[in-house]
Amino acid sequence: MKKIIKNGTVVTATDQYEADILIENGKVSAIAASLNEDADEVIDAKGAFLFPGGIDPHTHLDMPFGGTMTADDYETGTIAAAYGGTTSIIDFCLTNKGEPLQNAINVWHEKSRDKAVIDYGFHLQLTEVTDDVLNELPGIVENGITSFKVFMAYKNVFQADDETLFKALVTAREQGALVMVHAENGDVIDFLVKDALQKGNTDPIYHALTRPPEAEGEATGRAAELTGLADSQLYVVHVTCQEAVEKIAAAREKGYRVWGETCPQYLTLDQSYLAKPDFEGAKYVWSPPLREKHNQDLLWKALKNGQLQTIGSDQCSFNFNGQKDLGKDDFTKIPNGGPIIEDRFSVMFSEGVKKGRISINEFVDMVSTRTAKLFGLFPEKGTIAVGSDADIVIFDPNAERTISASTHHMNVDYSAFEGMKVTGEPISVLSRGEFVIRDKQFVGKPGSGQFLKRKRFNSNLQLSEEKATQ
Ligand SMILES: NC(=O)NCCC(=O)O
Ligand SMILES: [Zn+2]
Ligand SMILES: [Zn+2]
Repeated sequence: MKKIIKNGTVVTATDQYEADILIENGKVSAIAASLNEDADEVIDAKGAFLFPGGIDPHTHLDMPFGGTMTADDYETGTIAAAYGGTTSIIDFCLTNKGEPLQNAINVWHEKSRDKAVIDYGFHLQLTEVTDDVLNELPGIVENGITSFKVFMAYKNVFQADDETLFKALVTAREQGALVMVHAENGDVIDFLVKDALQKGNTDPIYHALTRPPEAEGEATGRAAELTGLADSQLYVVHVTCQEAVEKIAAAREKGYRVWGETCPQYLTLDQSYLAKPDFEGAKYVWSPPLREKHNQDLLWKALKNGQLQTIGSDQCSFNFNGQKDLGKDDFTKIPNGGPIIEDRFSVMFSEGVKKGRISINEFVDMVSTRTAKLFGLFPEKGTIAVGSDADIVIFDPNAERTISASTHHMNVDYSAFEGMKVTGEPISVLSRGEFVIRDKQFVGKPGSGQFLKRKRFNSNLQLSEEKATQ
């Protein structure tokens, strides 16, 4: 089956040019100014950008959290992702202390196998690094799970201690994996939370006030120093504030292999949202929390100057009615997280490229290419090149629309970006050469997404900003 996409403008992390793309057997097989050979289908993309499919490095689908389950599973979550221009996700596989890691991985394969409509990989959560864990990890890395996640917060739930983090870093260096951290000081937060509750401070805003930016900065700096000590590699998820960016920048200055991700919500929403009346602030409860507005500018600049590298959605959706309201009388019971998977790509294009904060090539780098490089997917994913997977977004850069829960495809009863006007919209989305979204309609098939057996971490695969500073 041959397809040709004609007359579009191909945009990668480094180039922008008009070309036709030939797709054969799910791969890009030729790119040329004009392709006139026979094809089963010719798609006219005049006026559209052709982007490599978005890669979302940070999702939680079908995940138990805060006494409930995320509202989106692998079917609804990946359909929404595809509508939004994302063709690969890497989801967090939660593990249980004392149980074989493989059991948890099997559970995640069960959740995803017959449901995903785009390709997906797993990061593996580590809460302990025992001899059993050490024995199991080489086989797991060999099977394509090449990143480990350590939570430095959520005391008595997910939180791991520094010994575990350090052992994870050492093992990651030996095995060729990348350690990811949720960097907040969970012990300090636990103290502040207990103090707030004791004083009767139960509203959603206290979620933000008990998780100060200093607690994120401290944990980020600690993780970065341990990375240097272990001569390992670290990826800090959902960076929100100056205190954390400074620690990442300082570590990188010292030559440590440390990278940082932020999310669209931290670039566009702020702490005041948690103070909305009638408990509406609960919709905006993330950990780390939304920060004071001045951090937004700082995060955009950190993306622009290469102190932060990637954009994750941190998709972790809970309905306002029936889930977020578990915390009506106690903010600690509000399930943490929000629905972002569908809007990550468009919000970054609209708020970033259209508003002149980042270039169109930097946009591609942040939403796709760098993630592919860091997480062992490049060059099959993360670019449009001969030989790469035909994961392609046909994108109208001038379409205008307003984000709303009434039109989104996530299985959740609110949108964190309700009422936000965005410019630019995916029209059609192909995953390995097959349409998943065609003319804004879902035409994919649950179960068509493939598990991504990722390559080991490769520190020689430099990211664009690192080349630029050589
Ligand atoms: N971020 C958040 O609030 N929920 C998802 C879990 C996590 O990433 O910490
Ligand atoms: Zn987290
Ligand atoms: Zn997360």
